[in-house]
Amino acid sequence: MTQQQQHQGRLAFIGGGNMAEAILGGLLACGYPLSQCVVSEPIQARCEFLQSKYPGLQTLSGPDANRLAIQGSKSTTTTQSLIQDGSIQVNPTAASIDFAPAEVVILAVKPQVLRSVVVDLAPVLRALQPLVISIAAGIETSAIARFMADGVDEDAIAAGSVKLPPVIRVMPNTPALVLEGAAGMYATADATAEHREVAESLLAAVSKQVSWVETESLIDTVTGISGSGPAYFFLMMEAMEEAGVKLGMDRATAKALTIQTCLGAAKMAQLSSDDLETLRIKVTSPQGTTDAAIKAFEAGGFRDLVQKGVTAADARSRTLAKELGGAKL
Ligand SMILES: O=C(O)[C@@H]1CCC=N1
Repeated sequence: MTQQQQHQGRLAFIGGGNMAEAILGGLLACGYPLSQCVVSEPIQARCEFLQSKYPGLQTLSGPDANRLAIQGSKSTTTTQSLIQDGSIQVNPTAASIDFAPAEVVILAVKPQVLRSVVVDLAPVLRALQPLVISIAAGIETSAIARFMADGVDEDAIAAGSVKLPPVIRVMPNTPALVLEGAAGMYATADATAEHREVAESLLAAVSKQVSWVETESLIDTVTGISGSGPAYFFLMMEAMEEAGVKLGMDRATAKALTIQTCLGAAKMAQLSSDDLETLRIKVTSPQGTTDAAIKAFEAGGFRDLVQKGVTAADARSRTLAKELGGAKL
């Protein structure tokens, strides 16, 4: 998506951890206006870090911070008194604490606290109807909807007299930190084409690959492939580095050769019209060195092991959904 098409509305990050920082940093690098972003983050030191990295960024901390980040705030006496009584701590170097309500809310808190955070925000989310984007692993959109419906009669929601905001669930990955992310996205039926475009433009700022899935359970599989995937490649690289060291190479050289090989292989796979198997076969001369290595990997059940790993992550994502999104609040 081009920069012209990029959504530039008010954006509230609920949680200012690594993934929020990656998305925020990518958006700012793409020209997203800093003044349109606010980050609510309970750890004051983390706020200070974000403020020093992105001078002028408005961060909010304290018991009322999440609500204010979404609802917006004016430099009114009420806001001043909230600041004075410690209900919010603001970035003192930001231009002002005047900001409009959020059009998009990015839920970037740990899955374990998502329920209490959303239940707490339910009235303001229902009143303002922002697009809600969740990047929490393993929490289903139906659970988020239930959290947002907290305190409301189910019949009122079924009858349409109380509306819940649209939710888009995203599974990004940590290479977003270096603008090389891969993200899977799922939109509920009440998300419009425009909502999808907005979410996609935000994620595309830090992800080279953004894939929509049509059934939500495939987000668990996205988690198994690209969400957790960077760790699989790090593990493979650790093992290759170690193998080099055991064969007498110094660690720094083994590491550098391993990393560039990983990067080069990924780039070839991306740029080539060959499929992955053909690319592998092209490196593998009959009875040659690669052949010897691949035979050793296959004999050790490499493919089966990878299948088991991806399946375990996929299954854990589904279990998390049951543990953290359960019916009872
Ligand atoms: O390990 C986790 O739970 C998260 C989800 C995907 C990557 N990290």
